Amino acid sequence: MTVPALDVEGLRHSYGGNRLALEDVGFRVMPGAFTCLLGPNGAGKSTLFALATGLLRPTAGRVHIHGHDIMQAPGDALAHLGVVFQQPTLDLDLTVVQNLRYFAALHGIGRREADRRIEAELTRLSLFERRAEKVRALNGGHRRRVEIARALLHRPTLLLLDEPTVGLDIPARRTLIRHVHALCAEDGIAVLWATHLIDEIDPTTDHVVVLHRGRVRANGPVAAVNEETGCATVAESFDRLTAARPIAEVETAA
Ligand SMILES: Nc1ncnc2c1ncn2[C@@H]1O[C@H](COP(=O)(O)OP(=O)(O)OP(=O)(O)O)[C@@H](O)[C@H]1O
Repeated sequence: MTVPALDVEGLRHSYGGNRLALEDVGFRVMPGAFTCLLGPNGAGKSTLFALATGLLRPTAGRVHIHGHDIMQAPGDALAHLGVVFQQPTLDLDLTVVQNLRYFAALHGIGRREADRRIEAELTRLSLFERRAEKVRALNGGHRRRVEIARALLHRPTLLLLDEPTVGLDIPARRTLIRHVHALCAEDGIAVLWATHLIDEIDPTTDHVVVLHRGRVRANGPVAAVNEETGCATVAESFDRLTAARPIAEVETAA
């Protein structure tokens, strides 16, 4: 049986107020799947990422990364996880290669092996010729690609990206999305891509998890979700699933 790259079960999180930030959230991301975590502001996407990376401890529920529980076996789980956070975290005054070597060293990857992997990842992301430039000299799209290359150096099976296209223009967004889809298709990497931008979804290949007010409202390939909602497009499904009215009311009205 194939082990899911990410397996989230019964996840619940409270920051201490009346409302739960996440309530009984469950879904899987299988190897090679590009899954969009879709949700409006405040849906719980960042909370889910913080729980999946072990930054927060859930009130209830479990997260397994490649079969390893993030709370019980964080070292094994994190070894399979690559993360690109919403806020850029590169050192602008180091070169591209210096940033990547630094990260590789943190993961205990030897210098020669690190340089081999850096060359491979930068080539794959069409950035090898920029390797000796300071990150400050790169535009936003290229910086994001460096962050993706960095997140792949320890060869994770799951890549989490939290709204990675924020601040990028349309061509840079398209290039980034194309590169990340290629990772899924070529290497079988599983991707969870958090966004609130519907046009980032490829309806022919992608899976979606629609999160709204801390709950999963839909989960599956785009066509299956559209069939479930009775909508023609993922944009309509999303509007329907995240409508201001309670979901039961929307269903009755349909
Ligand atoms: N540190 C915190 N303390 C208290 N409440 C929080 C905290 N962080 C988030 N929340 C609340 O938890 C809920 C989920 O927030 P979260 O940031 O996870 O959503 P999001 O989908 O990432 O939103 P955005 O797209 O705006 O980043 C919201 O109601 C938010 O106000």
